Amino acid sequence: MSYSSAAVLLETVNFAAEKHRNQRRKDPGATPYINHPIGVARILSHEGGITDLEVLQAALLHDTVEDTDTTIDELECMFGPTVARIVQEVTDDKSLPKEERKRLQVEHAPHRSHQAKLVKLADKLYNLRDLNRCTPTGWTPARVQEYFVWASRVVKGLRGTNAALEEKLQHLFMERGVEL
Ligand SMILES: Nc1nc2c(ncn2[C@@H]2O[C@H](COP(=O)(O)OP(=O)(O)O)[C@@H](OP(=O)(O)OP(=O)(O)O)[C@H]2O)c(=O)[nH]1
Ligand SMILES: [Mn+2]
Repeated sequence: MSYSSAAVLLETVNFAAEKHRNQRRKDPGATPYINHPIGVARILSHEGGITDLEVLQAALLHDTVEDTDTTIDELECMFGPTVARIVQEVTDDKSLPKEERKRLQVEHAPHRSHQAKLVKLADKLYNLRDLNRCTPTGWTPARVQEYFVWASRVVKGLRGTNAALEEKLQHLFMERGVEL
């Protein structure tokens, strides 16, 4: 028996919501963390025109392994090898120092699969818009600007993946005076 796409997406968003249930964003309003993965999936569907179900599922799950007790094996078992592989590709190794993790994102971006690049583009677009909306608690204006500069280096390695998303990112970088 197979499930409808709607049923699969609901199963996926429910799994992500349970995993992120105790997490909040870093904004002063402490927004529930799940707003972020839902927003990333919505950017892909609504703004990127993406209909690939496994990409939308990976977007919903993209921070579960990095930020919760979820394992890649668990995702493979629940959602299959393709979704698990995309999430694996966009997961930073949290055992590494932060600077190294940030450097590796820039280095690895061009070598990611098309599906993983889509999730990365939407993740960056969401986070940059979030930074324009409000500043995370404790972040200085300089740290916000540094995030834009670093994100532009990652996005540079993701080019040629989705014109609509890349145009919107380009506009955000331009507003900050950051060259892509
Ligand atoms: N803009 C913003 N980001 C927030 C907020 N709350 C949590 N975050 C998360 O913080 C991460 C960016 O903050 P950093 O200090 O650079 O990274 P770190 O959490 O890994 O140390 C993003 O992780 P990520 O999604 O894994 O992406 P990435 O930046 O690692 O690529 C983002 O989702 C918020 O209120 N605003
Ligand atoms: Mn994210």
